[in-house]
Amino acid sequence: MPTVLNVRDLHVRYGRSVAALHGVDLTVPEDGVLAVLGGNGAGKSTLLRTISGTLKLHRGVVTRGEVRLGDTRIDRLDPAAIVRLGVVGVPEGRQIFTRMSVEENLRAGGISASAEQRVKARERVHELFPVLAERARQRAGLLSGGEQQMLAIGRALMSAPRVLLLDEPSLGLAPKVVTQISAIIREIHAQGTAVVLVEQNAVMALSVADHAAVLEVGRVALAGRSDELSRSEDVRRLYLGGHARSEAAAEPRKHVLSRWGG
Ligand SMILES: Nc1ncnc2c1ncn2[C@@H]1O[C@H](COP(=O)(O)OP(=O)(O)OP(=O)(O)O)[C@@H](O)[C@H]1O
Repeated sequence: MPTVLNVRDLHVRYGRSVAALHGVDLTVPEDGVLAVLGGNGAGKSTLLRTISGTLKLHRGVVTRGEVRLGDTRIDRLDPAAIVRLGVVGVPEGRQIFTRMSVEENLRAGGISASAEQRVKARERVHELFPVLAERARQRAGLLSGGEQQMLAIGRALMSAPRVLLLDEPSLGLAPKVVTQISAIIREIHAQGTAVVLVEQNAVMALSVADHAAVLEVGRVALAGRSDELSRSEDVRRLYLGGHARSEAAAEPRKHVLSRWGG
């Protein structure tokens, strides 16, 4: 399977006392969706910060391991250089420019792209999110929560990324809107952009993603294909709020799940 992003043996600390990641291995398939699940404090945001180069802003450091985009090592690059290489994040809480118009927000996302890329990217964004074309001149702060999430994703797409990092896109949204966002993530992936989807909403994430990894206290506890993980007793009990079906529980774990790279 061709891969676009590789995280190898990643160790991250905040200051002396907090070891947030201890030896994380992950592979993001080219034009696939990888979901990263885990409870509070598992290290999901730390992983995204490391990939996007924003870890330093949070006083975090990589103490071991590496992140590669293709052959290029990116874990020592600054955030702007990583965006230029095609890895773009949509942070938790969206962080759109609420006083600027929808169109101005999109334009800000396309600053590092060429004029030709920007035209294509705007067309793509307007096709994916017709509401952003309809509301182009409206102040972004007046959009609903779901529309603001769409704007945040649209803004990230304006730089025509190879990899899109989404931090909890379903947070605080109504189920109907979550379904819409899920369909759009599938479509973005179908158009050839790899997606890393960090979520506490495991039901949504596993329905959207091809592969998934579960982080637990800074380590990858489980990883595999999403359909297999959805059937795993541990995942169902801990993250899907249910119990495994008896036949799934009876299967030997190694057939259902594989440790990443193991
Ligand atoms: N800036 C920081 N300084 C110190 N410790 C931090 C910092 N950010 C995160 N941590 C700690 O690192 C660990 C991993 O946190 P992280 O935010 O990556 O987890 P998370 O899975 O994203 O959780 P959540 O879903 O609650 O955001 C936690 O123990 C957290 O308290």
